[in-house]
Amino acid sequence: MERGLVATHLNVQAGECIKVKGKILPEAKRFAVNMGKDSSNLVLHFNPRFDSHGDVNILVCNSMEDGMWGTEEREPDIPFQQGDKIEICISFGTTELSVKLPGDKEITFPNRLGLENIEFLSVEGDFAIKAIKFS
Ligand SMILES: C=CCO[C@@H]1O[C@H](CO)[C@@H](O[C@@H]2O[C@H](CO)[C@H](O)[C@H](OCc3cn(-c4n[nH]c(N)n4)nn3)[C@H]2O)[C@H](O)[C@H]1NC(C)=O
Repeated sequence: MERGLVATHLNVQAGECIKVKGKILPEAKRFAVNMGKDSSNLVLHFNPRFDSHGDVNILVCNSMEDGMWGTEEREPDIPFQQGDKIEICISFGTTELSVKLPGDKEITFPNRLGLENIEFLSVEGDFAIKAIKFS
């Protein structure tokens, strides 16, 4: 069963955060948190892969502009695993986004689209959402 959430008409401004809390399914292959202007213009595609697209335990981040993927940034050390309950906190900025991960790990990703705010959020794949908080 496809799981997920889509939120539109948001207005997340620079300096504000999006917290995503939930459980990674025990047999998870992948999940993704996407945010941006709409589903074709993503300032961040945050995509942990446990066994997907030939990747094992790799975090893939990317952007999408007018439906075209950008250049992936890959992080080998995912600080969580299948079956974990996690919370990630994405801080939005006009030049970059920072993602606080479990274990005090943090990654950053450039705001390649130059967006001034976030209107769109989606969470999809092998992840059971518990809560979404905007602060
Ligand atoms: C080596 C030559 C080809 O490169 C590969 O090209 C693939 C296609 O673009 C890359 O996979 C895409 O990577 C994107 C980020 O750069 C996205 O993760 C894209 O998946 C989008 C997606 C998947 N799903 C989804 N799958 N399953 C479910 N439930 N939902 N929903 N949206 C993936 O299909 C894949 O990451 C990329 N691999 C490398 C090593 O670069």
